[in-house]
Amino acid sequence: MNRRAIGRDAARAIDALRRGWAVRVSAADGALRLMAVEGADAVTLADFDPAGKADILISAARGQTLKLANQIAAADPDMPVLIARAPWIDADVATAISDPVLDLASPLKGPFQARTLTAPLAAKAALRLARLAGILPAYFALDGEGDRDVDVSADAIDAYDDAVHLAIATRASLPVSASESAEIIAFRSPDEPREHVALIVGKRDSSPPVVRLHSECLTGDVLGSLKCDCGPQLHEALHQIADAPWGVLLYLRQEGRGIGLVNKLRAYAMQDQGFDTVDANVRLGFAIDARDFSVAARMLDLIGVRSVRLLTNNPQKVAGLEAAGISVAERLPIILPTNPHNERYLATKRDRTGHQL
Ligand SMILES: Nc1nc2c(ncn2[C@@H]2O[C@H](COP(=O)(O)OP(=O)(O)OP(=O)(O)O)[C@@H](O)[C@H]2O)c(=O)[nH]1
Ligand SMILES: [Zn+2]
Repeated sequence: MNRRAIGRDAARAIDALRRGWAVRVSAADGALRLMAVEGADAVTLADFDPAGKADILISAARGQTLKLANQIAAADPDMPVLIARAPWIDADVATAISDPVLDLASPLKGPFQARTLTAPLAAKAALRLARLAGILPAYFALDGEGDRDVDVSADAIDAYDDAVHLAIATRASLPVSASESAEIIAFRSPDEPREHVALIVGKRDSSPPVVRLHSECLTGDVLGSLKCDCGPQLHEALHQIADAPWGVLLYLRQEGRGIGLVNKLRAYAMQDQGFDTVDANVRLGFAIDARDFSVAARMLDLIGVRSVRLLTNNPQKVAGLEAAGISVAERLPIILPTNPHNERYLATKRDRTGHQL
C-alpha cells in the first residue's frame, strides 16, 4: 500500500475513535475490534457489542494499579492487560476502570479477571493509537470483523507522525515584541493536522543559531498557568534569541509532552490528588515523555540549519536532535525563578527526568 493510503488509515482511525466509532487494529499476530471507552455510551456500546461480550483493554500501568498485571505471567512489563467482561461492567464501570482520575471518587468494585491476549502486537499498537488520538488508553475489545469498522494496521499507526512527511507550507515576516525582525515559517504534513511553526529571528549568518525547542503548553503559553514554567521560558527564550546574532524558536505541537491537552489536564487532576508529573503520566498509561524530537530536527533541516546552540535544561532534547543528525554545538541553560505552584514540578524535572536545573 502506498504511503498516502497508509496515512489516511491512521487519520481515519483517530477521527473514528474520538467520535466513538469502531476501529479494527491489525498487526502481525492478529487483529482487535475496538471502541474507545472514552467515546462509548450505552447506545454506541450496544451497537458495537450487542451481546455484551467485549472485554476491556487497558495499559500495563493501569493493570498494575488494578493489581491485574500479575494475574498473567507476562515477561513484558509493557504488555497491555485484557479484563474479562462481566455482566455488571457497563460503559460507566468501564470508564471507572480506565480513568485513574476517578479512583478517589469511585472506588472500584471488582474483582476483575485478566485474560491472555491473543494479539499482543495489535493491542500494543492500539495503545499507541490512543496517544496519537489524545484519548485515554482504554478500549472495549472484540475479536472478528465489523461491517463499519475503520481498518488500521500497526504499521500505519507507527508511520502516522513520521517527521519525514513534514514540509514547509508557507512563510511570512512577523514582527514580535522581542524583535521586529522575525520571519514565521509554517510546516505541514499530509495526514497530521497539527501544524508546527518556526520563528527565525535576526539576520542569518554562518554561525550556529541560538535555538529553542518549545513544546506547546496551552495552559502556560496562553493562560499564564503557574503550575509549569512554559510561559516564562517561552518569553525568556525569545529574548535570548533576539539578543543573539540570530536564532530560531520552534513551536512544536506536542502539548502535554505529547499526550495532548485533555490527557495533560487529566495528569493535572492526578497531581491535585498528590501524584507528581511523572507518576501522573505513568498512571494514565503513557510514557513519562512521549515526545519525538526528530520533528524538530526535520524542521531545522528544512530551513537549512545543521548546527545549533540549544537553549534547554533537558538532555533528552540534545540527544534527540543529535540522533536525528543536528549537531548541538553548545547547550545554553534556561533557568527562571520558581513560584510556589511550580516548585514541585521543577524539582521533579530535576530529580526524576534528568533536567539540569
Ligand atoms: N503530561 C504533562 N505535560 C506537562 C506537564 N507540565 C507541563 N507539561 C508539558 O511539558 C511540555 C514543556 O516542556 P518544555 O518546556 O518544552 O521542555 P522541558 O522538557 O521542560 O525541557 P526544557 O527545554 O529544559 O524546558 C509542554 O508540552 C507542556 O504542556 C505535566 O504535568 N504533565
Ligand atoms: Zn506548561
